[in-house]
Amino acid sequence: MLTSILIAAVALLIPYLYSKIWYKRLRQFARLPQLPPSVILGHLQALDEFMKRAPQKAHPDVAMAAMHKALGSPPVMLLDLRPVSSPLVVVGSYEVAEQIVRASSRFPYSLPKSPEIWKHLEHLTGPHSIVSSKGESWKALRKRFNPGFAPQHLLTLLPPIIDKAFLFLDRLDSLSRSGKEFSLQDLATNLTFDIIGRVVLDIDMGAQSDNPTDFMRVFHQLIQTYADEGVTLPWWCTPLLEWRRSSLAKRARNTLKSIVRERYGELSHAAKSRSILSMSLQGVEDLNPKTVDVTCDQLSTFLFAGHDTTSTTIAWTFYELSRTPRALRAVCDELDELFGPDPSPESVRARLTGPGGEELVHRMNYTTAVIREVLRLWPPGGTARITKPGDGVKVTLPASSTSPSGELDMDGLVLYPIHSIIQRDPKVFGDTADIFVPERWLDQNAQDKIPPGAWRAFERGPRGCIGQELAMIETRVVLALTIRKYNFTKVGIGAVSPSKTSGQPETDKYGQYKVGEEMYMKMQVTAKPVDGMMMKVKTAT
Ligand code: HEM
Repeated sequence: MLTSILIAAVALLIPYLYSKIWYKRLRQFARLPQLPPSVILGHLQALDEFMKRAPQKAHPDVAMAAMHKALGSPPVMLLDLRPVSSPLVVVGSYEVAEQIVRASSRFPYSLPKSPEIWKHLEHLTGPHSIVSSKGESWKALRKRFNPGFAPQHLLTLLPPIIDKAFLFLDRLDSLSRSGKEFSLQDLATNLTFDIIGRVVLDIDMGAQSDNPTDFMRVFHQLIQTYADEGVTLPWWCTPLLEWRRSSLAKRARNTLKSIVRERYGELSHAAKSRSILSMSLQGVEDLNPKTVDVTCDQLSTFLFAGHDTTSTTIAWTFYELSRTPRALRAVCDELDELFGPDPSPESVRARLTGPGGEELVHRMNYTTAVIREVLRLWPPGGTARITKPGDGVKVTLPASSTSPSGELDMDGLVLYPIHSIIQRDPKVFGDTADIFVPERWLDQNAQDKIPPGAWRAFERGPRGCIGQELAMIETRVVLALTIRKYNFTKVGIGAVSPSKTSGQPETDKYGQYKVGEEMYMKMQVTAKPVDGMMMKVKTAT
């Protein structure tokens, strides 16, 4: 009897479940452009196939960009990756991205961030971090930290930035003497870590020395646990990794807590300091465990966000300049004009820290165009926003060849603008959308044709990057001190491939050296050069 009931129940349950899954896969978001989904796997299998076709270890954005292209590059594309992650909308149009991140009456600080990404990074940033917080708590944090990023204050950071860059130069000198191959990404990471340690905690991290601080060592190990992740999997798929992360995070947190407690007394007297630590503790009467925790969340967030993407930008900038002789010459000419013909770092330091030095940082127009172009082609970060069923969020689609214009309901979805699609859109950037052309940011006519929202490396709207100007200053200063003194040569992937007849590098029609295999990005928390940007360096003669 019981067996018959069970059989009947299963017989009823199977079609019921199938009809549920069928609805979710094929009907629920049928309004959104998408590749044909499978009833059982949604787009998981298709994503897997595109990832297999992408170069080894490529960032998932590379596969998603290929899927988006295969669908005819619509403004939005659904990826149903349930149960691995929430249904995701890839946003490939700057017009739609702008609607997602702007303030509205319903969402005065723009749509909330998707918790999936930040939950995954919670060991690094903590649960109350400025990057993941919402509403009024976010507003209060942003207001607290804004003064630390005011343009005048940032310029007072020039001397410590230069000091740390000199340690970077020491490393380059020794690598130039040895002729060894090295990871420029690693070198730049240590440099930007040293700088951010000064900005956040007002301490020397020793990241570029042979004897880094304990905190630096542990935090570095923690970041490394995200190193070769490829795709973001839920914690229950990788329990051992999760355990290692949580024990490293605890160790890093304990060191940070003791720094906070140690410095609390001193900082209450040093009211003028604008380090992130000092600003976090301003007005704090009672340093209770909750305040310490929230403070540590901000410190680790700034330590992470403040070094990671800037180091990537520095690495790609040296790479693009090493293969674009025209742009390298133009940067050097600009530096000669602004800093004088003596390319030695000591001379550049004297100019930067002398009268009018701060102003020079803002006159590096070509160099700034180079960095903007690097961030266009190789955006290291992005955003993902979430909507709940019933939020009533709609976006207006621009007309496109593959989908009609008009309003689309976006409720119950994660919205993910992919910068490497938007910023390489041929409709905006023309035939050279995939090519490094810094001049596009200098020619007023060309610039007038680029809508502001089509370049969004720091994201836009109220939740745009608080550290963008600091990142630009750091990269400009590092370039001013180094680029005339050294010649960088890429090795391995992305290396210049010399002509078979002359043995010399050959330039293509865009003035770039031809390379054997094009570089690409991998995922290592953010998007990084796939091979750590392996280089050789020689002191320029
Ligand atoms: C080239 C370097 C950088 C790039 C490309 C970059 C990019 C971004 C992007 C795309 C966001 C939005 C993230 C999201 O919506 O989830 C963001 C937010 C943020 N960035 Fe940056 N960033 C850079 C450098 C920095 C630096 C130097 C700092 C700190 C010193 C910093 C601190 C932050 C913080 C705290 C947020 C969260 C802002 C908020 O939600 O109010 N970033 N960044």
